[in-house]
Amino acid sequence: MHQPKSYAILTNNTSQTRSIIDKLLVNMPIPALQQLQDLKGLLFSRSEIDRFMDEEERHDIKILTKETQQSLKTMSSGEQKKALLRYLLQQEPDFLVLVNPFDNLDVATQAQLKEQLCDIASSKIVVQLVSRLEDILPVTTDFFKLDGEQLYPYETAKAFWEENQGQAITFSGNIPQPLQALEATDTELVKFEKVSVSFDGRQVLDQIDWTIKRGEFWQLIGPNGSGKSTLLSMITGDSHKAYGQDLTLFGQKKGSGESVWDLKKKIGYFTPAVTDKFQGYHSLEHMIISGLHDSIGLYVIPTDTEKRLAHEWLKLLGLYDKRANHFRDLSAGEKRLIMMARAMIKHPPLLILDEPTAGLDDPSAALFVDLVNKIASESDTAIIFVSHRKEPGLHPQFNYILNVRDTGSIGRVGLP
Ligand SMILES: Nc1ncnc2c1ncn2[C@@H]1O[C@H](COP(=O)(O)OP(=O)(O)OP(=O)(O)O)[C@@H](O)[C@H]1O
Repeated sequence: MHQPKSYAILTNNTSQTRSIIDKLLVNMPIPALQQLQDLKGLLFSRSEIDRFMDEEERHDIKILTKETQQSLKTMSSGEQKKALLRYLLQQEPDFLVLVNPFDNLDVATQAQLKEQLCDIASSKIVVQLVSRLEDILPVTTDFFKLDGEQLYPYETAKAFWEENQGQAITFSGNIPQPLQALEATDTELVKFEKVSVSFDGRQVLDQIDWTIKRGEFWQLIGPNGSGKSTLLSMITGDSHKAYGQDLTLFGQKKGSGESVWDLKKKIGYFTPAVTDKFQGYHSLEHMIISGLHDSIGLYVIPTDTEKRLAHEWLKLLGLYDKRANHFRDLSAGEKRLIMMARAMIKHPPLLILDEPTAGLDDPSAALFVDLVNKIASESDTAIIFVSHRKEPGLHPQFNYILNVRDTGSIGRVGLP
C-alpha cells in the first residue's frame, strides 16, 4: 500500500491558523489541498481539549473521559492528549488535522506520540500545522508555509528546509529598573520540606525538599503528570493541598494567616493562557502599566513616571512605535513579550513562567528565551521556568527534576 500524503504547514506569528483549520473541517476549497475537499477531517489540538473540558465543566458531559472517574481538567497534558487521540480515531476520519501536537508534552511522551502519529500517517492523511520545525513528522511528503491567510507550497523538502532554518535575534539595552526597589525579602523565598501530596488516595508528590533563594534561576523539569502544576499551585496559593504542609513562602509558614492576595503580589506569573484573558481594547502602554496595579487592563489614569517606565520597556522590546496599538492586534510572540514586561515591571521577588514558549515559532521562542535570560542576569528576581522542551539558549542555574515513582514523584536538584 502506498503511503498517503502527509502535509506539513509551518505557521508563524502572522498565520491565520484558525481560518485554514475551519476551511479544512467544513470542506471549503483550498487550492493547494484539493485532495481533502470532500473528505472528513477531525481536529487534534489544545483548543479541542479546552472545548471538551468546557463541556465537562459547564454541562457535565463526559466525552473523552467516559471510561474514567477522573475529570479532563485534572489529567496531565499527556493523559488529555491520549484521550483526545483515542476518541478521534474511533470516529474513523479520512484525515487528521494536528495543531502543534507536541506542545506541553515531556520528551518521552513526545517521542511516543511522534511514533504513534507516524504510524497513523502510514494509513491516513495527516495535516500538521506546526510552529516549530523540530515538530514536523519525518514522514511528511508535502511542505507549506502559512503567511497570514496565504498558503505557500514548496516544490521540494530541500527548498522548504533551506528557506526556514531560522537565525537568532537578540535584544540590546538593559532591562528597566522598578519604580521602587525590590521589597527586602528573606533570602529564602520558597522552602518545601518533606512535602507529600495525594489525590483521591494516590500519592503524586513524595517528600519534596526544594528551596528557592533570591535571584536564583530554576528550570522545573518533569514528565507529564509528575506534579509540576501541583507544586506551582502550592506556591501561588491556588491549592488547598499546601495547608498543613511544611511549606514556607517569603518567610511565612503556610497556614500562619497570610492572605493569598499578599502572596500573589510577590509573584509574577505567566502562562500563555493568561494572554487570552486580555480581550479588551488595551494599548500596549496601558497593558504594561497595568502590571503595577495588578489589574487586567488599566482603569486609572497613569502617571508620567509610570508612562516613562512603560516606554523604557517598550523600547527594549522593540515595540515602542506600536505603543498606542491594541494589545489584541499583536502577533502571538509580541503579546508574550508584553506580558513578560507586565509581569516584570515591579521586579517581583519571584517570577513563574509556566511553559511560556508553547505555541511560538522558533524565532519568537528564541527571542522570548533571550528576554528570560536577560531578566535572570540583570535583576534580583528569582525565576521558575517550566518547560518540557530543552529550550536551546536558555541558561538556568539549576534544574529541579521530578522523577515519577509508584509512590509519588521524588525531586532532586540537578545542574544544567
Ligand atoms: N484535583 C485533582 N484531582 C485528581 N487528580 C489530580 C488533581 N490535580 C492533579 N491530579 C493528578 O496529579 C498528577 C500530577 O498532575 P500535575 O498537573 O501536577 O502534573 P504536571 O507535571 O503539571 O503535568 P503536565 O506536564 O502534563 O501539565 C496527575 O496524574 C493528575 O492527573
